[in-house]
Amino acid sequence: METVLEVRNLTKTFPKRGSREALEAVADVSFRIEPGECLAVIGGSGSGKTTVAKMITRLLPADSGQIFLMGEEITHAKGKALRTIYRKMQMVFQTPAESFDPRRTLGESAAESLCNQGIGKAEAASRVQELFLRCGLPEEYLMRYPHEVSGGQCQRAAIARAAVLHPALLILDEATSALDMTVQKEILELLSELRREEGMTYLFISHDIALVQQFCDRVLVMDQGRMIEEGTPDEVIRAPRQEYTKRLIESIL
Ligand SMILES: Nc1ncnc2c1ncn2[C@@H]1O[C@H](COP(=O)(O)OP(=O)(O)OP(=O)(O)O)[C@@H](O)[C@H]1O
Repeated sequence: METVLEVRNLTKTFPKRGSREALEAVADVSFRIEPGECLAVIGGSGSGKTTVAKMITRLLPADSGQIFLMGEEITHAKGKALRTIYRKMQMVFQTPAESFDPRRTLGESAAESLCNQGIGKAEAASRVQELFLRCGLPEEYLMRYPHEVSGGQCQRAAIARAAVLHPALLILDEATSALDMTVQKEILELLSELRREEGMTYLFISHDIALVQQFCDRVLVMDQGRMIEEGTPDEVIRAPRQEYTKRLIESIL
């Protein structure tokens, strides 16, 4: 089966305020994600995890390097090509309320992405309703506005909105970090179910190594924009090869 995502030598620098030097937020990062896999990216605050995700989803242009989704290069994709890409790749952020339009109901927002893909209104509505139900949101939630639901319910709606497109890849950037432990557990169960049933592939960005150990097959560790370690969560937790990883794990566990 085809590799879902391949990232080659990705680099991003930002200008540093009040300095002539540039900040190397992501430096020469390469990795692959195979079908059905859940790959975690962990690292301390500011290590470059979100910048990697933003380059993959084309929210930020890469300075150099290449990104391939299902074998197709998407590094410089724009406009119409991007719309096709978002059918195959979706992202869920830490604060879902901000990613929903406050003037539209959750159901309308979720159906919009389907309608943008050329699916008729009635079919879009019925697919959204089914996905909401599977994500633990009964029909009445379709009519609610983002401010009328809890953080956990909003995150379920964000996952439903992403999953309704049947993307090959779902990027989760600290998607459960803002939720309390019980809700976090429920959301992870939902994601595991979608993985089993839909064969979904995940890029899971987190600073929570215990969560990564439960949920992911492989983990990459980032420090100062570089990938410094890779392995199964057990390998990395039990025998970190880099001093930084060791400290990171000690500080989290
Ligand atoms: N738009 C930007 N302009 C300037 N610097 C930025 C910008 N976005 C990110 N950075 C810097 O790039 C570095 C990497 O940031 P990034 O958000 O990718 O880290 P992260 O690992 O996701 O951190 P966190 O876990 O705190 O979210 C940081 O030093 C950050 O301050």
